[in-house]
Amino acid sequence: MSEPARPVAIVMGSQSDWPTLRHAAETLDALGVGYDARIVSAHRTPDRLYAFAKGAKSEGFQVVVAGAGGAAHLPGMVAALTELPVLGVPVESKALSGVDSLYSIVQMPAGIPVGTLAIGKAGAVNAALLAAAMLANHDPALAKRLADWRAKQTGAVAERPSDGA
Ligand SMILES: Nc1c(C(=O)O)ncn1[C@@H]1O[C@H](COP(=O)(O)O)[C@@H](O)[C@H]1O
Repeated sequence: MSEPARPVAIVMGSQSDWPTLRHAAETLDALGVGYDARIVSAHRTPDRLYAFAKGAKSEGFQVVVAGAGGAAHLPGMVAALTELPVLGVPVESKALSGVDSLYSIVQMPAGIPVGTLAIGKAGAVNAALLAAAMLANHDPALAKRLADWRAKQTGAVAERPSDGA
C-alpha cells in the first residue's frame, strides 16, 4: 500500500514550539490534509535544515509551515533553500512576547518571501488554513471541506453574548 499524501510540512525550531504548532496540525487534521511535523533548527541543526529544505519538494511537500521563536531564522532559511511556499508562524517568546519572533520572520528582503502569520496559536491555525486554501485550488474535494469548515465556524458564532462564557 502506498503512503498517504502529506502535502504539508510543519517544521519548528524546538520541541518547545509544539504547543503552538500543534494547532496547525490539528487544523490540518480537521480538514483532512496530510502533513509531517518535524523539529528542524537553522541554529542547532543546520545540516538537518539544509537537507530538509533542499529535499522538501522531492519528498512531495507542496507547502511548508515553519514556526520558530526569538531569533527566528528558520522560516527565512527554509524559504532561501526551496521554491515551495513557506508560511511563517512567530512563536510567542518569554522574553519579548513573540514580537522578536514576528520581526525576525516578517522582514524578509525582497526576493525571498515568507508569508508571515500572527504570533502564536492564531498564526498556527491560520497557516494551516492558508496552506489548505493553496492546496484547494487544485483539489475540489478539499475546497468543499474548507468551505464546510468555514460555514461551521460562522454557524458557531452567537448573535448575542451570554453570561458565563
Ligand atoms: N528560532 C529558533 C531556531 C531557528 O530559527 O533556527 N531554532 C530554534 N529556535 C527557537 O528557540 C526557541 C527556544 O528554544 P528552546 O525552548 O529549545 O530553548 C524556540 O522558540 C525555537 O523556535
